[in-house]
Amino acid sequence: MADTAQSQPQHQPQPEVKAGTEPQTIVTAIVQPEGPDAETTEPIPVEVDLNQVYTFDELVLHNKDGDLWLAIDGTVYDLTKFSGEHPGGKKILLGVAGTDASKKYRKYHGDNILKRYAYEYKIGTLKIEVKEKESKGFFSRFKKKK
Ligand code: HEM
Repeated sequence: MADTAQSQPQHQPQPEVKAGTEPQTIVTAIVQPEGPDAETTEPIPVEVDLNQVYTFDELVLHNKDGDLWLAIDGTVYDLTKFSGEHPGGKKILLGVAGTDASKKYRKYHGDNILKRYAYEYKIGTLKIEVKEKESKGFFSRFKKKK
């Protein structure tokens, strides 16, 4: 008799995810290479641990040659290795090490630079810390000034 066991989809063992936990690594972007190889090269999936959130206090600690982080538009980059290869020089990066360098970054680059070069240096996101203003109460604005 012919073998009736058709090729059933095989169930591969799945990585175990415990209830209440999320996989830590998330694909956040697909980078399409540019330049002469653009048409022949496959897009590169970029995996970044978005669950890794750094506070500003943590960022500030990485402010020197050999330990150089900075944030651009809410993303934290570890540029320790890249600083020596940065076309704009290491010195200028050291000047903004450990800070939110978004404004200065935009002064010198377009968006495409981040897509092309920076994905491999992403290490997480910057925690947005909103400093609450001292609350004066809603009705205080209607009070007559004496
Ligand atoms: C993830 C962070 C950064 C990456 C990946 C990056 C990458 C680059 C690249 C690829 C260039 C060459 C640009 C070109 O050929 O058109 C460049 C130039 C430059 N970058 Fe950056 N950069 C970063 C951050 C910064 C920051 C924070 C500053 C300033 C505080 C800065 C200042 C400059 C300057 C002054 C130049 C030279 C611009 C020129 O020659 O006209 N960069 N950078």
